[in-house]
Amino acid sequence: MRAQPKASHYVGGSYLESQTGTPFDSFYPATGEVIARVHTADDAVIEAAISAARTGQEIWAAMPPAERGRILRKAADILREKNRELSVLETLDTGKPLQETLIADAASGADCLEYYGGLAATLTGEHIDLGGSFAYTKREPLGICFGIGAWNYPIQIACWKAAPALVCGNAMIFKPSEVTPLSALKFAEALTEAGLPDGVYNVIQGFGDVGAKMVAHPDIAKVSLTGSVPTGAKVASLAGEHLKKTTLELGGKSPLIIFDDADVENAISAAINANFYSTGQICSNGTRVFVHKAIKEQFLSRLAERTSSAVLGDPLDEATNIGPLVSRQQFDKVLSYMQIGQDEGARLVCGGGSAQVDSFPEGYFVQPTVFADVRDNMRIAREEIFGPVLSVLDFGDEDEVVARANDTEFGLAAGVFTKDIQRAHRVIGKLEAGTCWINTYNLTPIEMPFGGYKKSGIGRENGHAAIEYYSQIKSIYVEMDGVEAAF
Ligand SMILES: NC(=O)C1=CN([C@@H]2O[C@H](COP(=O)(O)OP(=O)(O)OC[C@H]3O[C@@H](n4cnc5c(N)ncnc54)[C@H](O)[C@@H]3O)[C@@H](O)[C@H]2O)C=CC1
Repeated sequence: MRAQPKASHYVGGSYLESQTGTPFDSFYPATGEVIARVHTADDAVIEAAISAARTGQEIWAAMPPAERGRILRKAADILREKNRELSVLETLDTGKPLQETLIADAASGADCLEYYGGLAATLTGEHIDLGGSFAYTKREPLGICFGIGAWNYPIQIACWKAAPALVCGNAMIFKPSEVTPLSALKFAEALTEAGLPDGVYNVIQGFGDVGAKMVAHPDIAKVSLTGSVPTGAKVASLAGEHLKKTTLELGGKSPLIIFDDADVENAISAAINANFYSTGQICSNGTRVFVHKAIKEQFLSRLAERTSSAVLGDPLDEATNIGPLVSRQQFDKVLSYMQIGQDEGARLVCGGGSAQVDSFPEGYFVQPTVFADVRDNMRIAREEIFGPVLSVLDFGDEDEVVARANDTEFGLAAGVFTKDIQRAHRVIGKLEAGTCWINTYNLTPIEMPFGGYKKSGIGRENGHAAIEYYSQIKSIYVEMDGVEAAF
């Protein structure tokens, strides 16, 4: 098997195999070929990970923050040195084209480790003058954090959770998605190579039941999930029962609003990035593209022309723009939405079904698809598809489009295209979304907090904001005088 890891789990600084875990396979989505077989974590693996994390966390939290930062920055360097190898692995596990994984996956993980590595020595408390007596605060770790990953950006998600958790002095146990179990193990290896004490970062495999067991485990202080809204609700409810701190990065149905004064060519580029990158499997995608009536037909014909030049094909060929969907299940789901859109009466501008790619007859390829004349109440405009399906809705008035853009249970992201600077800020100010773009879309630099309003999430990843979700403040009052008592 092309990508078989040394063992299923990574615990206490080395690989570990479960004795009784259930085996499951990882597939290359372009061919359906099994590339690795791993086992779910059994109770012995879970307890070994908890015990290793407990020991590792004590050592790690006692290290000077600057030293912790150096280790994270070293891990960033290792990810960069191994970027090609990691990108090929990510392409095999996800089907995303190498063209993308070379720049957006381990590379984004390295940026994240470098960013938090740089912050390490700056995470201080404050001094509070009480007039003689005083108080000070310390920022302390939470303990053992449990990360749960989705399948669309496996190593990136692993790094986005680990870097802020670790810089605050926590240990982490990470469970990748069962669909993409491989790259988190390589990330764990890189951390060990960088000098991370054993047990500070552990990877265990499994499905939702392993996730739920960990969420309820008394030694887990915090849970951070990237996944769908239904899973988020389950994790939040279980975490709530056990009063665990929780960060949730969930799904979306985000609006991208294009006014008639926009630079149309740039707006089309943004709409492409907002819908077809990673074969549409991105949580922040701007899948409801509101285009002003005055430019709608011009926008659609040029969008269709540019979409027809997309190269679908071998994900390992760097000329390929669009790879297969991640799994048969996702393939069936996306095809069903392409049919639903047509049944609901949306106008199919291009695409609309599966795609045949030479040499990959078994691959989960679908055509990048554009629907026009989409109405707000259609399912393709309300439900997260997680595939390359772009819906164009037209509008004429600013207040109207803002109200329609906000008419969703989600609130992950939003974008506005206009040359009118006041309108841009006015509209963004009214949009109910946690991550917004003006005159671009889907750029997520580590410096910028990322997360959702409404049902799209709780908490933030990245930026200084993430520190708040992986640390706790201890306040200490220091008495400089005597103690008065009533009797
Ligand atoms: N907001 C964000 O940052 C992002 C959100 N996503 C969202 O992720 C979804 C796609 O990813 P999927 O892997 O299909 O999501 P999913 O919700 O099916 O699974 C996510 C993870 O949760 C685990 N899980 C499932 N049930 C669980 C339970 N009861 N307790 C604990 N863990 C459980 C799974 O094993 C997996 O590791 C989309 O909805 C997408 O929008 C994806 C990427 C980024």
